[in-house]
Amino acid sequence: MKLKLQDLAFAYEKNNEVLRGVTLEVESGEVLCLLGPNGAGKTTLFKSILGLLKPSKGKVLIDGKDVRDYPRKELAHYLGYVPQNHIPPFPFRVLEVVLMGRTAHINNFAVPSTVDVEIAREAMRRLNIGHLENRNYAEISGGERQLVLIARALAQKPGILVLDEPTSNLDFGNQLRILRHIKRLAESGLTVVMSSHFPEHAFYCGSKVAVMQKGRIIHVGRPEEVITGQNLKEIYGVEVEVAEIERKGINYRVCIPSVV
Ligand SMILES: Nc1ncnc2c1ncn2[C@@H]1O[C@H](COP(=O)(O)OP(=O)(O)OP(=O)(O)O)[C@@H](O)[C@H]1O
Repeated sequence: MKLKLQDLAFAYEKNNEVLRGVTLEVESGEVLCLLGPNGAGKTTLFKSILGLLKPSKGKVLIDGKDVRDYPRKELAHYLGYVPQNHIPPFPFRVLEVVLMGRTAHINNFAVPSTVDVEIAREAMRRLNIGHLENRNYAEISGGERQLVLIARALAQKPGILVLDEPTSNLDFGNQLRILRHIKRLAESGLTVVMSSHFPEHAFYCGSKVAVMQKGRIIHVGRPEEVITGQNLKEIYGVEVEVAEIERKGINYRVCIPSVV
């Protein structure tokens, strides 16, 4: 599916725009990695993509149709969302949380079928969290909760997956596993938009990088074009060298921060 943002603007308060002139395109098979300092507007942009916030200007188009013109249930077929952190007020079991991803596929008042349960279990197995199935979602660790939310989005089987800092609570191994997973999902045809505070993540799985600063997209392009020492200094105000190293015939780019 194709996601297109056209000259998007949004303000929580009058005369204080948090998004300004945001124009971006992401195609099926691409991973757009959104970088930007704290408070730049990344979550606000994601909420606008999901139709949760109404832009004061511009449009979000999914396959050419305005996101706000889709009935909510139909939209849930197309758009999966992994929020930054989420604890529901009720003590749901982990399996129940993952099954919420199937809601759009279940008729009103019907209960999940054995097929829905199997899809939810398969999503959990893929993320190595099958053993958490009967645990109380509110009582598992932050990283485990993040994996459950990713499983919920996978169970939904959307065409477009939006992930807000999907690796923020994860240990080193799970970060790499999730990034690898995201890359594979895109290779299987999904359209992926994710935010990260780690520029190197874009080298691992991003086909495109967009940099947001004060609500504007200031750079967009391939990771190796956008993630440069000069740009990282401009975005984060720190000295970083982007080096290329070769291992077993493969070239990697790494960010080397100046910490002295
Ligand atoms: N509900 C709200 N009401 C008013 N202002 C808000 C609201 N939510 C966010 N903001 C403001 O909008 C701006 C953008 O916030 P947003 O959460 O989109 O940034 P972000 O790039 O996702 O930040 P972070 O990397 O820290 O998660 C910030 O200045 C923030 O204080």
